[in-house]
Amino acid sequence: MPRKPIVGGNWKCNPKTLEEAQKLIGEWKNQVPLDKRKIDVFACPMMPHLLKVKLPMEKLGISACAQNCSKTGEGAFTGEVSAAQLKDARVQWTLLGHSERRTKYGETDEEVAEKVSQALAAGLKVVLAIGELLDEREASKTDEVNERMLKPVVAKVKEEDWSRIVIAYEPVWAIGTGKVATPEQAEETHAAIRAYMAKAVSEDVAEKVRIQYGGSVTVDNCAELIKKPNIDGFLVGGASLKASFMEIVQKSTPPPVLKKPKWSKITDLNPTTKGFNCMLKCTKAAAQVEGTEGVFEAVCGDDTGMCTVSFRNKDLCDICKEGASLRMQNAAVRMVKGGYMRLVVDKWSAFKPADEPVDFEVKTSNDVSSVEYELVES
Ligand SMILES: O=C(CO)COP(=O)(O)O
Repeated sequence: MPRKPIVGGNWKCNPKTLEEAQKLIGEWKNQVPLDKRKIDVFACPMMPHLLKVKLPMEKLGISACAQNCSKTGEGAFTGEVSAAQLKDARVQWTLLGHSERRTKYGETDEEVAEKVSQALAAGLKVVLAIGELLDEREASKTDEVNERMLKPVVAKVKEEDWSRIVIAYEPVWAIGTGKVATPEQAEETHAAIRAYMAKAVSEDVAEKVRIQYGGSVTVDNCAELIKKPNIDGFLVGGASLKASFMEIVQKSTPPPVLKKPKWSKITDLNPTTKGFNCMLKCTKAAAQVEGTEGVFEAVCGDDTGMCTVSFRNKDLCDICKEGASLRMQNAAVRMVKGGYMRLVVDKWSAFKPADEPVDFEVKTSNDVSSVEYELVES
């Protein structure tokens, strides 16, 4: 099973006003809607904004994510927000272990692991950020640092709870610097993280855990990065404060899988046929049905039989001329008065000239539209 991509926007301590935060969500709303079946998206506004923009964000299919939570529960802990309080505020996700928390506020690997444990116990989902400093990369210690950060988390988390954790690999030298890791550098490190997870937890968790890349991700570099097999999405900082964040989401969404149409024959038609695809030749040109306001009918067939085709789109009369080769997709049978079949072309169907003339003679002796169907109680 391929992993579902996940893209998050970490707004950090931005923007300055609630109005700006709301405006940004409004700008996202004007972009192409995201397809929740194919991609998970979250955003992390700072706490007072989070609770205000949560609902408008959720309406767009974007989950609310906190930027941090406490390693302790409720009580005399001034300045802290507990995991259970986040959950109670209907926040589903929290980011933990961001490098700015580790380097600027002195969070240790063990404290981050304790926070992960608290968050999971409260029923939250976690984005766990890890990543090396520039001098650690230069000393070839990238994998060692990532393992060091993961180890205390692995020790605290039950195997089944890894389904609620996303790992965000964010090399510190790439954060806010405009110096993005190359797709090869990121892929190599993601693969190493996965290999460590296989060894330290299980093959199954390693295969399923999603690993985001973060650090100077933009609209321009995300498409190349997402092509790599071990990169499952992004944690975006600066570029998530722009309307174009939604373009990053779009570019990270898997393209639609185009199914080959199944081609059928006129003899396959029955009163319940839907999604009918067929190559046809027109034997009687389209004309308006007398007594109707804009219903047109033509007769078309193949080498197995013919059927009356019905549509409301007048433009189709131009292609539906006697002898024309036609390609019909996603048509459906509708029964008309008296129990006769019509092949209906509507807004969900395609009815176009065939790329090449069809090479059959229409079997005019089998007019399936002249067969009377009776409603039989079963
Ligand atoms: O820290 C980051 C996301 O958590 C990355 O920030 P930038 O995308 O601004 O480099």
